[in-house]
Amino acid sequence: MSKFKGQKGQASGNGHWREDEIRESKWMQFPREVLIGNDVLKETPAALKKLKLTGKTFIVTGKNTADVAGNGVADILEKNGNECFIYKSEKASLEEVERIVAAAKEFKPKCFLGVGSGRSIDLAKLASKRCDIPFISIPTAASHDGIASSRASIHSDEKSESYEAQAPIAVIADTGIISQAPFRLLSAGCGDVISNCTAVLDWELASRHQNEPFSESAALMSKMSAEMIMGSADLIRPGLDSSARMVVKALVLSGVAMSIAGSSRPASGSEHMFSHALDRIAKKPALHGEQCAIGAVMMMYLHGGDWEKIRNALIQIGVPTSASEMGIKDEEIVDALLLAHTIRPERYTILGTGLTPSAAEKVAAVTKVIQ
Ligand SMILES: NC(=O)C1=CN([C@@H]2O[C@H](COP(=O)(O)OP(=O)(O)OC[C@H]3O[C@@H](n4cnc5c(N)ncnc54)[C@H](OP(=O)(O)O)[C@@H]3O)[C@@H](O)[C@H]2O)C=CC1
Ligand SMILES: O=C(CO)COP(=O)(O)O
Ligand SMILES: [Zn+2]
Repeated sequence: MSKFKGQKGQASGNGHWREDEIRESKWMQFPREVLIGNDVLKETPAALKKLKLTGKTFIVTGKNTADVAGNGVADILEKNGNECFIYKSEKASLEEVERIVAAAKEFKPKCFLGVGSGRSIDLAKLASKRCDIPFISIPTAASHDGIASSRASIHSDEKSESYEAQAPIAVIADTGIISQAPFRLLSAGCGDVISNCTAVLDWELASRHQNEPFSESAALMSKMSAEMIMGSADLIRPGLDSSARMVVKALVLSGVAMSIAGSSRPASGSEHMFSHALDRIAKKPALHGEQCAIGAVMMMYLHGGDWEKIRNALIQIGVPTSASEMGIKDEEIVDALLLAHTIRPERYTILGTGLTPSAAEKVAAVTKVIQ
């Protein structure tokens, strides 16, 4: 008998399960307002007014991003009659979420703003869900596809979890700020989206081998966001407003795919498990999107697909494609490949029950990730 009880076993034309049967929750959440453009940060008070959220605002930001935008947005809001509480986050953990929730309970905000990197946005997303109030995503870099998703990722040395949180009610992506962020962050965002290629292949595999529920529309959106970036790789350049805009749009699309699926499945497969393993193993991990991109090159090789196409697109954009370019030791790559299948054993991928040491060395060497 199928382990998916309420699934009636109807398959769509190409053999995948009908997508309306996959979610535990009936709710799909998407942003209501998405503002992308140069200087849109100053529209924040107007956005709050439109959303009837004027009043007290709780801002989760980071050490660097407070100066980039966190303090600035607080100034703009205060000049427009709002009262702000600024919380500088340090590490994404459930304990940090608790601390934010405790501070927010005292302050009693009308909404949360996540202003900064993936970490600050994920923390604001989870804390706002816990407080049951809306949250607005204000990325200072296009480095990850969590800017519009309803998921929040928390990783530790013991566990890597993707939590159901809530989608931002609005995304305010100021391309003036994002295009001036270190280019490495933008290129990492490209890597995170390009890695959807293998995430979707893993999901299809799990659907075929394990009858795992699959959403055609989420998979298509996820693949489309990867193709948008790979097809425009030559246009993604440092300091350009147009590049920032293009990458933000792809990240939003990828985040919406996760919200449709009700899980991070469309954007996180074996290549993300490799990245999470590397976070635990490497002395000095690289950026999330960079690690996922290199993971995608290797996982595409294991899938028997066109890994060189991914590698070439990454090179064209300027995303690292080797361990040494990421500042990671070759042995750490091989160890992460060997650990990857244990990261989320319930998520079936091309890694199956794991690689042998010689297979791990081979995939990393053939794909030129290690020397
Ligand atoms: N929820 C979801 O669906 C997803 C979540 N994620 C999560 O997001 C995280 C990765 O996000 P990512 O942003 O790559 O990495 P980090 O959150 O680690 O941020 C990277 C660094 O960039 C800095 N930074 C951000 N913007 C600027 C800027 N404009 N100028 C200078 N420095 C800047 C940050 O500063 P500061 O110290 O101020 O923060 C931080 O030090 C991971 O934890 C990952 O799991 C990734 C994809 C999807
Ligand atoms: O990083 C993500 C998608 O890009 C989220 O995936 P995880 O569920 O692996 O944290
Ligand atoms: Zn990711």
